[in-house]
Amino acid sequence: MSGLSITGLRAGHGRTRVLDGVDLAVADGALACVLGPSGCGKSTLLRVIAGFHPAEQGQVALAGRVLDDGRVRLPAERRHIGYVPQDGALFPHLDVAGNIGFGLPRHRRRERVEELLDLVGLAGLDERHPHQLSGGQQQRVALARALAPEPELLLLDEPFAALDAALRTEVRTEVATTLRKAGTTAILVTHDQEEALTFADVVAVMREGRIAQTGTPTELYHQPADTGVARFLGEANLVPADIADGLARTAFGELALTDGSAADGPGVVLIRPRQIGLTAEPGVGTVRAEVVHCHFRGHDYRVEVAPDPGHGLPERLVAYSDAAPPTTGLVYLAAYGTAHRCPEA
Ligand SMILES: Nc1ncnc2c1ncn2[C@@H]1O[C@H](COP(=O)(O)OP(=O)(O)OP(=O)(O)O)[C@@H](O)[C@H]1O
Repeated sequence: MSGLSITGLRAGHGRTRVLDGVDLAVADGALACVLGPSGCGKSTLLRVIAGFHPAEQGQVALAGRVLDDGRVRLPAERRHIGYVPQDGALFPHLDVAGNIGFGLPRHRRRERVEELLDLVGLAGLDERHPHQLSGGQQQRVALARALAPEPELLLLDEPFAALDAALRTEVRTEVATTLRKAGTTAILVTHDQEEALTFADVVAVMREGRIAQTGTPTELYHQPADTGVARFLGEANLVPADIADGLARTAFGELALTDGSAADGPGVVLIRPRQIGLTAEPGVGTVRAEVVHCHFRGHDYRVEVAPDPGHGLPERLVAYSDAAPPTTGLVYLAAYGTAHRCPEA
């Protein structure tokens, strides 16, 4: 089997169990992301894959080769895995070419360094030292250095965390493009949901030492496995509903379900803020609400509302609206699109 395959992985620090049965498969050439709150064990997972930390149980295999099964461990230097740490960790005394070429055989060093400088868009900067580069350029050198020996798998441990917001988006996009061009299988870990959704082909949400759900960014956002994943992926309106015949009967009327075969009965459905519309006048299936907060965010307004009691709705709902809400502070809410049934986490 190609790609990375992790089954039933358990690992920890001393008596503390951090990874408690992690299952994860990353296809050859895919960009994957492990998303989870701080301290959930993301770095520990990467360190086990890289060979810096032992597995206690379970198995980690790459391209069909067992790397660690709790008994047999392949040393890190024989795994063909690249690692980009959070701070890039460049060698300060070496220039860019020296950093990228470090560890490459002498006869192909020069050619490979040039190739990589082109790939990461730093041609001409080979003689600069790390302190003469911006944070984004340093991260690109760290990426080039990790890619230089042509690893079978690249691990990225929150490599964009130290960059400011604008640079982070730019470098992240460039890195994703570079990895796709090189056809490298990669795993990025982050606690930033926007980063995960924009970077990866497949996202694994980690919670309490396990993977709660794996899927494409759109699957995770619109069809989360439970209310915990729903909230972690972005703002979520979780609305009570009666499920029957593939429809959710809510305070907003009937909405089609993402999964038409969902079991009948009472439940909770997810309605994302973009699925809630605000109008000044009542209509069919609208719910009256009071505007509690309204923030202009450039591309839209984030509007927090308190719906009238008596509908069984949560005290607060959130809508993202292209237009500002009416100045009266009273709005009528309508819900659009499909609702997703979400079991409690
Ligand atoms: N060397 C260590 N010794 C003991 N406990 C550790 C060690 N390293 C990490 N831990 C603990 O293991 C747990 C998981 O840490 P880990 O660094 O893997 O989490 P993380 O999800 O990567 O967090 P962050 O996003 O903050 O980097 C945490 O509770 C942490 O305190």
